[in-house]
Amino acid sequence: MTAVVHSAPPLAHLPAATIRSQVTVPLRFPDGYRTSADVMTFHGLADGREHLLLALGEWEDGLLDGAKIPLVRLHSECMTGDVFGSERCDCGPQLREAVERIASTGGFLLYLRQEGRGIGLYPKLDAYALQDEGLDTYDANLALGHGEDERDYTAAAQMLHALGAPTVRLLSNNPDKAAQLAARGIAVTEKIPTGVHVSEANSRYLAAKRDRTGHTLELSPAGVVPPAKGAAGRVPDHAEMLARVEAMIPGLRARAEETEGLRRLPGLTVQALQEAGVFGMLAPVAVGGYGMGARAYGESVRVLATGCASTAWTAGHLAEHAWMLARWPRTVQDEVFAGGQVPLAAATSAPVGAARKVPGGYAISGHWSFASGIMHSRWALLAVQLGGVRLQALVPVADLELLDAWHTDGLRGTGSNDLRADGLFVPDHRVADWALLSGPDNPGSLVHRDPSIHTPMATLLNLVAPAVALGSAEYALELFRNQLLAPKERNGVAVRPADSVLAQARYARASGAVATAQLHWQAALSLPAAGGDAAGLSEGQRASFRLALALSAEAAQEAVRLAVAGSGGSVHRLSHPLQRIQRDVSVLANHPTLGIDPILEQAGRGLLGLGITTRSF
Ligand SMILES: Nc1nc2c(ncn2[C@@H]2O[C@H](COP(=O)(O)OP(=O)(O)OP(=O)(O)O)[C@@H](O)[C@H]2O)c(=O)[nH]1
Ligand SMILES: [Zn+2]
Repeated sequence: MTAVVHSAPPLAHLPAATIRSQVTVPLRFPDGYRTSADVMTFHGLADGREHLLLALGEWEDGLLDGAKIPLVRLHSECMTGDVFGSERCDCGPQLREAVERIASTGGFLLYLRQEGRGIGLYPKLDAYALQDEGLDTYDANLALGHGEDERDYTAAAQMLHALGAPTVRLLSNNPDKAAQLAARGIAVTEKIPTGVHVSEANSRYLAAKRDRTGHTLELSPAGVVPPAKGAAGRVPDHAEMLARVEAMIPGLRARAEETEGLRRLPGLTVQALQEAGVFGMLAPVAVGGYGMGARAYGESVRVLATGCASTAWTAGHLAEHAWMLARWPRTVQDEVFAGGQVPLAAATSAPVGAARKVPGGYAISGHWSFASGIMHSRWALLAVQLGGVRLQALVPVADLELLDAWHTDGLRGTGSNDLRADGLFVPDHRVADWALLSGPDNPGSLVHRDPSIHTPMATLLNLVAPAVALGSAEYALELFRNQLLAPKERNGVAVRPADSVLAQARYARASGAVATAQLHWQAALSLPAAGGDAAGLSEGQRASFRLALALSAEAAQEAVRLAVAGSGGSVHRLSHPLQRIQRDVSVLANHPTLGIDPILEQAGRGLLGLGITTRSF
């Protein structure tokens, strides 16, 4: 690579800049995300340009006295990407991501006026024209007589020094940014990669960044998002499916904190799920899925949760919704499964919107909450009421208003935001009777041969929360064990927490709770209700299924509580997975499919032969 060599000014000669002004600016992004920035300007910046520093989150709190290290991003101006949403690069999504991540931990976004990697806007557009003729992003610069990358970060270092922040955690994939800052007296204690925002239009650009300038970008080999079909392009069996999701665990763990910060799944996670065929696991084989049943599905979600609960929850629901789409009449299936892609759809039930019949379709209005997976979906399945009948309406997400409402303490990465519509027209063929779709003889069951097409919708829906709770508890126990066995130094002597009798007893109790959760889970999966054949099930059998799932989740939550209680104060750091698991599991416990009181009531009725009174139980 032909690097432009920037010789760093010797530190003593780095001219001092001073803060010129500071003003608060409330920010609102097109997707509804809001925060507030303290925007600073400077005197004495080396290149004389109008660079900005946006201080975000709780930056006055500990960041400047060295108690905490600020998260910092150097963002180079990109008018096409930042302002107009160009898909040729990843700048717009990176900027949006950076603001939210920095605001959530406290830190600084430096908006540097280095358009086009320092060559300027017109030359960048000329470089785009050359790229359309086959040159990559770096060669195009060279062909125009510029350096590959002409950016100099002296002004950035000056701004950080002026602020009194000589030590930073750097949000970037670009090794040159960290190197230049270090050469200018800014200590980079950690290099944190940004999410990978890949699209069809920017995949070549990202691949060039990875291959030519050593950016830390994990892309699939060709740099493009692969089709939704499984990596091997054939239907895996249960064991292979589990092996595929197990292989994802290290990556999910590494990205769990980032997932929370983003409040949706990172691009890399969506890509990995797609490659493993997770979204199509339940969808029938004829439409490009794997046609799997409750057991493979429940176990896969459980394994994913040993990596990241938000990912397991989102993937579990997206897989289930693709299967729900296969229950619709053929016209809709031809539309949503076109091109062999497994469609991503969010689905919401309560609170229910309203439908009104109009010529050729329905006008629907409502405000729906908890739309898990909506941030990755093209479609939404919405519950609407017409008179006394409950319907499901299939709507392109683009037609809905997306409200940024998912600000929660747990399962943050699921991005379960709200949706709103006001008199939206939905054609007749995209509206169907809920009871018909959710039952065993749904329209899709006339089209597909896969046995799971007959499984009642509620059976699979009821599996997700307990699967995630169990996988989370299993991960928590693993963390607890590692914590107890890791030697610690006390007064110059190495001791292991595990050698304390109390710790041993606590670990035994937590292991017992996980074992209880596992036993109830296995019992639920081997009950006839999990087989998917709703016809002929006794009420006692239905009751046992829901009861076993609820008791499994209850034991899982108890195991997590014990692991947290026994692991000491350090687990409450936001970077520690145990505190996240505890928050995630407590959100799960409040989900309608796990709400223990109504389950105990209905299960009791079923087991006593008094008759179950809740229809979807
Ligand atoms: N010359 C040129 N500049 C480009 C092209 N595509 C994007 N840019 C510019 O590249 C810069 C993007 O910089 P950053 O977002 O800081 O990205 P980076 O250097 O890859 O580093 P990180 O995002 O931190 O990993 C912006 O100034 C864009 O205008 C291109 O094809 N040619
Ligand atoms: Zn850009």
